[in-house]
Amino acid sequence: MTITGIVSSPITYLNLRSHTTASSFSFPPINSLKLSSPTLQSNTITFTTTSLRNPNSRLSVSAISLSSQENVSQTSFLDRRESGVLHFVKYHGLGNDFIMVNNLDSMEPKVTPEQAVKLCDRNFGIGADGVIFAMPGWSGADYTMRIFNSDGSEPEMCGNGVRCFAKFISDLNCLNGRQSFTVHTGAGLIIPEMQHDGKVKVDMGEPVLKASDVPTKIPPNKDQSVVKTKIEVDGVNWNVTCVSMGNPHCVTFGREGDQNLVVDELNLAEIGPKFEHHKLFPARTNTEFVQVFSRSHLKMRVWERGAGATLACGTGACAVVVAAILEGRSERNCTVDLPGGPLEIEWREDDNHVYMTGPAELAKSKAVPVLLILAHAA
Ligand SMILES: N[C@H](CCC[C@H](N)C(=O)O)C(=O)O
Repeated sequence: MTITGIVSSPITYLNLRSHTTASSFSFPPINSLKLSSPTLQSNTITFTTTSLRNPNSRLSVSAISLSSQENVSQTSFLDRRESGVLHFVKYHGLGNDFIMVNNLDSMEPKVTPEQAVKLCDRNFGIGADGVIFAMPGWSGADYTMRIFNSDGSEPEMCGNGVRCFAKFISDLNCLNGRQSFTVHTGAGLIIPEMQHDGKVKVDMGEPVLKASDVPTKIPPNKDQSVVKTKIEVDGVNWNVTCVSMGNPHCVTFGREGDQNLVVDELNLAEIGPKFEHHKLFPARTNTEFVQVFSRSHLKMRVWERGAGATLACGTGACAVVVAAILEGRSERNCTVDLPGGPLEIEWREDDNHVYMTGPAELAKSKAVPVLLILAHAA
């Protein structure tokens, strides 16, 4: 089957989408779609593939220029001469979505932070909350996970992301018959375990409560933690508890005097950045706004560092349950409702580890896995 597309040149990045007139739709798995290297003749690009036999299938090609060929640096991933393609797929955990890069052949990310910003752009790129790299294991771990936020910053850890990472590794048939494996991250060793119901349970390690390690400059209590402490944000006093899950979190159950915060009434776009960039958080912060339904059922919204308002935040949900327990508001096992859906969180007393259980799925937002061919122009 030959696929041709009229594209504007110079092109450096193509978005191949599959459409079909058939009602039921199945797209071959990414790695089974054997595409020839693209050829570019004037402004027509041609691929051939033998993988698509469905006569109703057709592939459309659209070009999104990340940068003109002239100014692409000689070392950039756009210039890789091996097969001329770099494959991405998108996964999400409760709508917190990530471009997953199979980086298992190198400890060097194949996408720079600047390129991650463009790829994450929901208007001109693929659209995602971040880019996650599956890399070879380091210091005895099975794998290494690195992540760039959609603003290009690199956080230490990502809870929804590590569940997507686990699903991605499983889909790459790299589990080798195991249900769990170890992942080296900026937050230390993280252990995801595939569940029989398709969900992923993750040992997220121990929460960090020491103010200087969160980090926060909020004056700590005698035990060096920040629990239900008043801070002023843009002229309003909020009571906050600060927790690190490898990345910093500022958790609030409301303003001074609030009985029970109604999180759906908050204007996150207005208040979120004021917490994120507050001088009391030297590494910026993720901020979780929490409503208590019961001692085992919480609801949260989140303004993420480097990504803004997202549909879910796994490390944030873990930090919320830790903060709720420290403030005497909940039990150790909680359901946390996020805009994208619920997560089950447990802060276990015997090992002091936090466990998170939730889904991880191949993004259906494109109806098919978005296969991004990074073709170098002729
Ligand atoms: N934006 C976060 C990283 C992603 C965390 C979130 N998506 C999660 O699921 O934990 C930060 O800069 O710390």
